[in-house]
This record gives sequence, structure tokens and C-alpha cells, in this order.
Amino acid sequence: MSESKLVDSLNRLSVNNGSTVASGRQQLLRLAVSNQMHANNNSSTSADALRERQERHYSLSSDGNNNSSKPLRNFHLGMFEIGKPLGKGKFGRVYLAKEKKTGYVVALKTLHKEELVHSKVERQVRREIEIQSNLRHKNILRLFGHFHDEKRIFLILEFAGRGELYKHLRRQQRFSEELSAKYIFQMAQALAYLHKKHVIHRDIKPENILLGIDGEIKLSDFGWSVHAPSNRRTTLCGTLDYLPPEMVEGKEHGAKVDLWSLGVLTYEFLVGAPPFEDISGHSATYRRIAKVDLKFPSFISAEAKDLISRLLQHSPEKRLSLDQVMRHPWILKHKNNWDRPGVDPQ
Ligand SMILES: Nc1ncnc2c1ncn2[C@@H]1O[C@H](COP(=O)(O)OP(=O)(O)OP(=O)(O)O)[C@@H](O)[C@H]1O
Repeated sequence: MSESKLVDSLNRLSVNNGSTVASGRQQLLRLAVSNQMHANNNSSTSADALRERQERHYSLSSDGNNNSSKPLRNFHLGMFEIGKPLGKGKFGRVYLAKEKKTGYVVALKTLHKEELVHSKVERQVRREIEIQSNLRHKNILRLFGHFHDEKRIFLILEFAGRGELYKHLRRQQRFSEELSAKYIFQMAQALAYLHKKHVIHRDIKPENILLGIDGEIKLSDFGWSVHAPSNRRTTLCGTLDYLPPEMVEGKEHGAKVDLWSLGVLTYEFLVGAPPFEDISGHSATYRRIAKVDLKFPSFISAEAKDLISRLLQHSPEKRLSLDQVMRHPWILKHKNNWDRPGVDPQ
């Protein structure tokens, strides 16, 4: 199908054609709820059906062998009813879509091959697909499968009903200590799962986190992630504000980079801006990171300061472990209040 025909079909099939932004959001939440009800009513859920189909037809192995992730002619565009665009990525749009057979709602991400080649990121995308499709955790966005046509690659992703966490943060400016603690605990659980599978994410930031229908964290964007054996990793990647000293200084790095970024994330949730941001430019930010030039506004609690300072340690070995994060007094202090109405952003 050509791009214009696809857009045409989008307009005709739009799940939410012509409605206002507010009612659009409600509509999306309803769809996510319908996914959940679907799941509750069937012993074998639609998500399971999608996954089973994927697993039967994609013999993915974790050995990093590229041939193993070649899509067979299983999924194709005709299997989906395409709905409204959910957002725009660097290499194409993301659409709401429904698998016709099961009625299961997913997010379909399109990547234009030509643009991937032009930006020299084909290997990165292949790695993202290989890594993400092997992950199963409630706080990690599922990649059910992928397929391609002549011009585009399509990723079949779990639909995150409450959208980007970044947007909620910008709208609220900063999160309460309760909500921040809840998110950081869920992030620590997701990272513990990844690290156990020897995967380092390396690009943790609010823009790469989505929220599920119950307001739960869905870590996404595995474009910079790597399988972490014992070899050196010195590629400079990630967003400046979240880079740990060892990467700024071009040294080898391991899973502890994600612990540093978790510290930056905790700070940004509570303060509304990352800790080493410097408007005078990149080299000033680099210098502040290398010096761990950390300052707290007065409204941050002593427990939160303690956790952040123990994560933002220059030396990777000195950073807290994920287990220690999950058992930290700041987390324990707020744990009982997480299910209280009014904690989650609306
Ligand atoms: N699974 C999803 N569920 C709901 N909305 C999504 C989903 N995936 C993406 N979106 C929406 O689409 C937007 C763009 O998608 P995405 O974040 O993947 O693009 P991107 O930031 O350019 O990522 P990449 O760097 O991988 O290209 C997001 O900001 C989000 O609003």
C-alpha cells in the first residue's frame, strides 16, 4: 500500500476521527480497558494469541544472530484496522491499530527504510527489535512482532493507554514524592529484569517511558540498549543530561550506567528539570556531570536526597544496587500510599 493510500485508509478507518483532544484521550483509555477486559474474559488472551503466533513464526534466539529475527510472511498490514496516529517518531508515525481477527488493540510503529539507511541506524533498529521482542515484564513495553513492505518496517507494539510520561511531567511540572517513588520502584523492577538478562538500556529518560492504562510504567525505546557481556562498551550515546561520568569521559561502561540515569530520573521527577542541565552549553553540562555538581532545591525530602546522592556516584561500583533502591527508606516511606486515589496524574 502506498503512503497516500495508507493515510487515506487511516482517515476512513480512524477509530477517533474528528474528535477533540480530551475526548480522544478518553477514547484511547476505553480501548485500553477493552484490551484488559478481553484479557480477563479469555483464558488464552488476545495478547497471548498474538505472541503465540509471533513465536511460532519468528524463531528468535538471544545469541545476537541477525538471521534469527528475519520475519516470515506472517504479519502483514491487511491484518490490522488502522486507527488514529498516536504520535510521530524520528523515522515515521505511530498509529493505533486493531488486529482484525482478535480485536486486540496495539500501537503500530512505522519506520521508513530509506530514512533508516540515510541515518545509518539499520543495525541499531535490528538490535532494538531483537532485544525488545525477547522481553516479558509488566513495566517494559511489549514488542509483539514486526513485518515490512518495500518501503517501511512495522513494529507491533503494546498500546500504552496513558501515553508518554514526559507529557504528564511537563503538564504537572514536577511529580509528588509519592508518585515519583512509585515510578522509581517500577523502573527499578524493570531494570532488575533487564540486567538479569544482561541487557543494559543506556537511554533512560522521561521521553522513553510510556504509561499503561493503570498508570504503570512501560519502559520503551531500546534503540541504544546492548547485550552486556564482559567486553568494553565505549560508544557515546544517549541524551546529554542523562549521561554518566564514565560515558562522558569515554571510559568503558556496564550496567551501572542505568543506575546513574535512574538517579537523574528521580531528580527530574521531583524537581522538574535534570540536575546537571547547563544553559551555557554542552561542555558546561559535561563538566558538571564529571564533577557531580549536584544541588538540591529546599523542598526535596532528606530521604529523596539520600537516594539520589547514592545513585549519582562518580564511581560506578559505589552506586546503589537495584535491590537497594527497591528497599530504600524513601521507597518504603511511600509504598503504602501508592494505591490511594489522586496519586496518579489524570
Ligand atoms: N506503544 C505506544 N502506545 C501509545 N503511544 C505510543 C506508543 N508508541 C509511541 N507512542 C506515541 O508516539 C510517539 C512517537 O513514538 P516514539 O516515541 O516511538 O518515537 P521516537 O521518540 O522518535 O522513538 P524513536 O527514537 O524510537 O524513533 C510517542 O511520543 C507517543 O506519544
